[in-house]
Amino acid sequence: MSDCGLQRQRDIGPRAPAISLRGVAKSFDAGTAALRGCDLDIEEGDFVAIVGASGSGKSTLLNIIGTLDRPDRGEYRLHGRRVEDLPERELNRLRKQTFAFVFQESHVLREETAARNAALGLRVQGVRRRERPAAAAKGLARVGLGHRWSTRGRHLSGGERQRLAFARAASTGAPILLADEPTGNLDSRNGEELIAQLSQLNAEGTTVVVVTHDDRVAAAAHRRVRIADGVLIEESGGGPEAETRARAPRGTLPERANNVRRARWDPLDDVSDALSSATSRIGRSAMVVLAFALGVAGLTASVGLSESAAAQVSQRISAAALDEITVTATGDPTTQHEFFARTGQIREDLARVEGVRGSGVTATLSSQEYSVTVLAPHSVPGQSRFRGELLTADGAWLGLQGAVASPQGAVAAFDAANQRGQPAALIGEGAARTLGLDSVAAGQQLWIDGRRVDVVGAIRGAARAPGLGDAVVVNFASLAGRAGLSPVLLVRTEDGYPAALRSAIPLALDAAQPGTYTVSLTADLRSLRRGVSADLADLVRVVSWALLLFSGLGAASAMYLAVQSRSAEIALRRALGASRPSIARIFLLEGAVLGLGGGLLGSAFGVGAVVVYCLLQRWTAVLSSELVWLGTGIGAVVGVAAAVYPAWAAATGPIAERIRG
Ligand SMILES: Nc1ncnc2c1ncn2[C@@H]1O[C@H](COP(=O)(O)OP(=O)(O)OP(=O)(O)O)[C@@H](O)[C@H]1O
Repeated sequence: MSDCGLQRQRDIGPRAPAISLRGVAKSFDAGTAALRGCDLDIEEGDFVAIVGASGSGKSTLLNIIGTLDRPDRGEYRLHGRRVEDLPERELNRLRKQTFAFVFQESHVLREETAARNAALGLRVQGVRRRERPAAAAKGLARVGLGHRWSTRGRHLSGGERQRLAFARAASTGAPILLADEPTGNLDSRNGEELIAQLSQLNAEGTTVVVVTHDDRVAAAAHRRVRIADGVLIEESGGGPEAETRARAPRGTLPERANNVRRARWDPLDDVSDALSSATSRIGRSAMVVLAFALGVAGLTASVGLSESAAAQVSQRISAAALDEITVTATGDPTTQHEFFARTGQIREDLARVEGVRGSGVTATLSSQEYSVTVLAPHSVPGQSRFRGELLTADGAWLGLQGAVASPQGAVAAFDAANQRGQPAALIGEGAARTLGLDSVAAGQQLWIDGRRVDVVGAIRGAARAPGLGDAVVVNFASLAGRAGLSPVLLVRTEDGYPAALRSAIPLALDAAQPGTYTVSLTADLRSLRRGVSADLADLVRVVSWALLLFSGLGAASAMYLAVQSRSAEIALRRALGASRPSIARIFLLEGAVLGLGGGLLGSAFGVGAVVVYCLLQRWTAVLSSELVWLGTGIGAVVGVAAAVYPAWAAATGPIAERIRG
């Protein structure tokens, strides 16, 4: 295809054309040659209409002129400067100060007011905040929207939005206005108004280049160039008369670009953009905040709960360490059995040892091995079995644990039954509920491995063994003849005696063979507890961090989708001259705002969960104020981290393609 060219005679004056294209060609991925080597000169103050069939390359040409796209070949000079050589920063400056755009779609920000929409270009230009309202008001008044100052974009009609888009472009004072099908979506009245505005702006000195199918727009222009198959043909208005018209005294580029005082980057604008974006898409923002909140709540709650639990265990162990010793019989089942059989004697022996306040015996039974039912197993086959804690003990052991039983004297009855060789049980109130017994009445029975056991009372609580409320405790007689029990003797001492009694107790029990018994001090458990709770805390932390990571990933994908849906808005900001970092900043800040919100909410949820759980467990909640700050800070950091990829994607996407949508 031969080159096309609409080259003005260069001998008519010393000044370079405002826009000059030579051999500009552009193809797209699929091999579509949109432009095949175009030459075009446009003088300052010109009003040029580019017409042509659909798909002939008009928008591509306009995008190249406006630096929204780059040509593959050829040369583009703007006021004599080669655009191809300009760095990204200079291109941003051109879009900000030299060009103004009106697209077929208005790309009005739906949740922003007309005033903020009209001032968008001024914001990007860095015009001081206090100077913007007057300039935006002028722009709105010019298109007859002065009275819609505070109306949100989404409440304006299609025609009003396009007028607003025109006001946004006109407010910047850019010397070149590029319009792509500006009347494409308008009815004839609105279309005519817009054409009048274009003519007016041109009369004030703005160079206007408009791509159009609309004959009325083409007629209003001073020059009309046709593009067919990527080739330009001058149709009308390109003669000497147009030259004179174009050279009429008008505001020159440097004059107009400097007519507004410029300010540097205003961080408050970024914050207000981030806040406005977060609050205008309230549903999406709520989901993102919730995702962050769940992660942070999980983290805060698990740290708080593991610390509270550790403190609770520490308290118990410290109390026990002061006055508790446990003794077990080493060796074969016979020795164990004898130990059980001799408990009366053992307790008498121990009572004589100085510092011993009392002792009692217990053994934990596996509720897997023992069948505990409310009704006789043969009478109701298949009835559900008790799966909670089952243990055997004497009344002395229950007393040492501070067990409170009802009715009064229940523990004595429990022991007395044992003396008589009669099976008896005490049921914790929680266990009674599990067994389906509303209250433990006299004459109630349980069946343990087919043996009937009388229930003599209920355990309402035990200060030193809270688990007893959920356990079933049977006397030794209930297990007569059973082998394989491992009894544990609990010795309560005067405060501070356990260590001193460590070697005395085995001797007191069997002077000939003290090695038969193993003595453990609860203090020994401390180091064990530390190890266990450190392992547990590590595990809890790993799980919580994983939760936080997943919630961050969830939020990141929500933000990425938001970038996709805001593609046109981002392109519009870029077309107005916003730099890539400034676009990225909006998303990073939005991520920080949402993460901060999620962090605060999550910390509150987490702390609430710890408080409620500790109240239910009657623990002391351990909550450091750092936990709240940590949760909030982590929320903000994860918010920013989650926004990094969406921010990058927003900042680097192609402008022209995004404007097309
Ligand atoms: N990003 C792109 N990727 C692939 N092809 C593209 C792209 N942009 C434009 N084209 C193709 O380039 C050709 C010219 O497109 P362009 O939009 O410039 O035409 P147009 O004259 O403005 O059309 P219309 O009047 O319908 O808007 C078309 O065939 C179009 O499909």
